[in-house]
Amino acid sequence: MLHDRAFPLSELRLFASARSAGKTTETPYGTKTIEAFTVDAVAECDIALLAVSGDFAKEFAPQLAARGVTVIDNSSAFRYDDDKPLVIPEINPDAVGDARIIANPNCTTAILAVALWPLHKAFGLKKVIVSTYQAASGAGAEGMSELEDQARAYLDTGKADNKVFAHPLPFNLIPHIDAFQDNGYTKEEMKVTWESRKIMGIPDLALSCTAVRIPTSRAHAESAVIEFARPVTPDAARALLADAPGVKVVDDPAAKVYPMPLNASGKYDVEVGRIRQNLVFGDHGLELFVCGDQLLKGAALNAVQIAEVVLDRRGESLRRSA
Ligand SMILES: NC(=O)C1=CN([C@@H]2O[C@H](COP(=O)(O)OP(=O)(O)OC[C@H]3O[C@@H](n4cnc5c(N)ncnc54)[C@H](OP(=O)(O)O)[C@@H]3O)[C@@H](O)[C@H]2O)C=CC1
Ligand SMILES: N[C@@H](CC(=O)OP(=O)(O)O)C(=O)O
Repeated sequence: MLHDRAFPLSELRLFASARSAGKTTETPYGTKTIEAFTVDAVAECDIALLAVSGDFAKEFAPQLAARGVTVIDNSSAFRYDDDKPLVIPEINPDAVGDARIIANPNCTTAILAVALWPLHKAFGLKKVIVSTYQAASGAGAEGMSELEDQARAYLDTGKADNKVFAHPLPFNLIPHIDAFQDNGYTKEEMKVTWESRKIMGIPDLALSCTAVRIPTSRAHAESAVIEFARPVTPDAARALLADAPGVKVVDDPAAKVYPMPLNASGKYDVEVGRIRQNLVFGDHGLELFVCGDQLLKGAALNAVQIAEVVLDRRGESLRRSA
């Protein structure tokens, strides 16, 4: 992705745990040997894209920041800290400021918010009710492997085991992602509420989410019912979304064209379709369906876009390696 977007890096270095150190991987910048993560080694870099656990980020991101590295962190460790920006570049790029630790949002939040934002600016979000259809990739490489292995096992034997997910995922769906909270929602569901409010700057946004894991590989889909402060029409919404960055309108139901994981996987843009006047909220209500690649806009793409904002703000090229 860095290469595809012509990110102006002078050197790419890849770090992982000691388990992976010494392995090689092919990249558009040549064959790269994976290095074991150490603060000293990463402190030689200008920008670090961290995608490890929240505990890891809490321990090491501040140490790297203190050594002058700009850290863009994929975990949830810093997202709710008042002094740390939580950024979707299409929405709040200025929040980056001169922060040394910048949080990348939850995947479900990023995919939804990029579609909600242009509508919010025009019509004012009042209430949002979301149901999600989330891919195995949200549980990392292990989750993707478990889905593939257990789908094969299920077809061969009629049985599927589970280790990563709370139940077998093939030919099933699981309305349980992350830990249950005292209010009956899961943490994944509350993240969509908390993070949407912070990123879009709407502290009192009423947003309720039901998050469901389904047996797809890497694209999250979401159905959103929205009440606006001002009247809205599907045509006006379609026209706004057609011009919005990061979004592609895929909405021709008569031709069986709508957002689907099959098409949204591997794409940078979040697909939006099934745009219609919502029957409950009438002329103030819309209903839409979004689908975006969890590994791209839901994670790595957004992180790289944040890095691009960091460079833009500095108005200078990288001083060391990225
Ligand atoms: N923003 C978002 O929407 C998303 C965020 N995430 C978050 O990103 C993070 C990573 O998730 P994901 O990519 O799915 O996880 P994976 O399990 O697929 O990858 C984890 C990576 O971390 C490395 N790692 C683990 N422990 C260490 C260590 N002690 N030192 C150095 N490297 C280590 C692993 O290295 P090795 O290969 O050697 O084991 C591996 O490369 C999590 O915090 C997750 O919650 C994930 C998806 C979306
Ligand atoms: N929880 C998301 C992926 C993820 O890791 O989210 P977060 O970065 O908020 O922990 C999912 O399972 O689909």
